[in-house]
Amino acid sequence: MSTPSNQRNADAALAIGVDAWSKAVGARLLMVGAGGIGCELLKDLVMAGFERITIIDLDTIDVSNLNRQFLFQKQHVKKSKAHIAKESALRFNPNVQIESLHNSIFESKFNVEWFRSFDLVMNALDNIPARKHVNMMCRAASRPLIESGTAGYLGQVAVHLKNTQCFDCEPKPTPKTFPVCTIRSTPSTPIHCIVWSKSYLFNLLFGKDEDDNAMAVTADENAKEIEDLKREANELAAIKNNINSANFGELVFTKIFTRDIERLTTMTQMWEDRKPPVPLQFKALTAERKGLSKPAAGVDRNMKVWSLVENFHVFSESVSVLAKRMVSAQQKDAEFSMSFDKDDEDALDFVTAVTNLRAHIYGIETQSRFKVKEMAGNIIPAISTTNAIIAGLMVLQAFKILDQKYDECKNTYLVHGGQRTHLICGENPPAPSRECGTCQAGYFELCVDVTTFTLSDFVNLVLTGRDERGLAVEGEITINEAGRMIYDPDFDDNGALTFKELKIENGGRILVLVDNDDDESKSLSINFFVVHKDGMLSFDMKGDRKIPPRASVKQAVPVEPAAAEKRTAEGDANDGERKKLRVDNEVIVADDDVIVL
Ligand SMILES: Nc1ncnc2c1ncn2[C@@H]1O[C@H](COP(=O)(O)OP(=O)(O)OP(=O)(O)O)[C@@H](O)[C@H]1O
Ligand SMILES: [Zn+2]
Repeated sequence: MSTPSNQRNADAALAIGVDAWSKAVGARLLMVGAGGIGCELLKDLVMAGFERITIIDLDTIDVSNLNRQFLFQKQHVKKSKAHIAKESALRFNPNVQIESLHNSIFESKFNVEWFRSFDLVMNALDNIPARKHVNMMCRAASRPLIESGTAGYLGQVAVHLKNTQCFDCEPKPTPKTFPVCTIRSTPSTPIHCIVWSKSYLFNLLFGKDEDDNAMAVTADENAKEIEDLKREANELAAIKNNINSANFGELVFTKIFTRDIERLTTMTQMWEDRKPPVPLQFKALTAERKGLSKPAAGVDRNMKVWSLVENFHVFSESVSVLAKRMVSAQQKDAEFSMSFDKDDEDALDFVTAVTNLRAHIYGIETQSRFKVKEMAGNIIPAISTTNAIIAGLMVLQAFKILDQKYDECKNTYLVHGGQRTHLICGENPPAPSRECGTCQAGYFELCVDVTTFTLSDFVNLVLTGRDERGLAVEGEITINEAGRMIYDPDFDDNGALTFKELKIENGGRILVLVDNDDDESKSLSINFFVVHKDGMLSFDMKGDRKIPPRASVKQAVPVEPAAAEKRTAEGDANDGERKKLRVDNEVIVADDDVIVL
């Protein structure tokens, strides 16, 4: 039994209830991400008296983090977030054992066994792939997860328990895309010009060759438009061959801002109801540019909306800097390519200038570099108060989970705006989706000697259940590992290869999809986490997520109806609001244009 070590812990114990508090604080916690929410969360955890915390973050501190990540200060810039967060949090409460890991949570050493060494996992992440990964590992290790996200004034905390929805149960909003013809020929808002410069032009000039069309093509797109787009892309690819030459910028400019626009204006029917674009002239702008210096660095350079000639100037400079960077990097690595990064100053200069030159051509309002960064980076201003509230709500849920008061756990939403009935509303976590490929799947550990165990051995194990507990699935199986398909009924070329030869190592995850046309209930997905045990060939089922022989996973993971059906009056009342509010912390809002790229 823990006892409060200082007044703050004692206050927390009183607020939570001394019994519940002392049961919870000795638990081993894993906190993933030490950014905006993570810093608040760690501070709250140590102040509440939690004694054993592991934090992991792959990043270093950036000056832009300092306005809201209060565990970090100026002197910490460029240092590890995880290590500094630990150092700062220990000053609040030196009695806590904090382990800090400067790593990505994707690393294979953070395997199922490692996840299982924690009692509770708390996500404070900013991207969906990492959230999905932690969710899956928590399912495999049978550990509860508290998920969080904020976007401006909105925020949410979700509790993912054994019998409640997991992160993957609810489909995520699909990114909004724009029709190709709007982006390519008839932009009408600044965001159309930004998408064109960052997702199309930047990729074509500096990205990977196969990335040449990052814009989604919708089914109703006119085939001729697509043909034209391809032709124009090929012409740009040819210009790219001149990346080494002094007039590279001029070649690009003349093609995209003069010739292509001139060609477009000849399509008269396109401009019957719209103002036609007006091409720009390289020579005229070059003459005007003489004697002009680059817009001064600092706030003004970011906030000021540049004139046409200033945009031309920044375009010319940034295109030549990016071209030089490409050429020198490709001398070392022929495959080198860039992708747009809002924090790359040259890339942002380029995208701002191209956006504005294009906007000018189409009579669209031009934007400051700051605004372009916000829109191109899908940035929603982060609000420290929102992060603080969400972190606090996470800690309250942590106490309930660790006190095993599962029925009292709530998914909580921070609501904003005039129509809200409450600032915070909660609901019981919904039941899992029966269709979910993550929580409805089976999870096994496969202890093998990867140097001798072959893919055929594995197929036999899955199909015939060599172990007495037997797996013996019925149906056709497809085997995937790390995004590649390594076996299906028509492809067994890898059969004789050992796991090592297939580069499947300790911590690797193999996904087996069983397809049974005759009996849908026998179609299932099973995850195998490889645990290398020298000289050992055994098949080990761990955790409580077992698939009984010849049964489907759905039967094996019964859902407690109580969790699904119970709703508080408050939860019901706010259900509509909840759906609108689901945020994933990497989506965006920019004026009227809601964009997710
Ligand atoms: N795979 C991962 N493994 C470990 N930490 C991760 C991983 N992916 C993201 N993170 C961390 O999650 C944290 C999320 O914090 P936050 O949303 O405040 O983002 P940020 O990068 O600090 O700020 P911003 O994106 O606004 O500049 C970041 O510190 C980030 O490094
Ligand atoms: Zn699920």
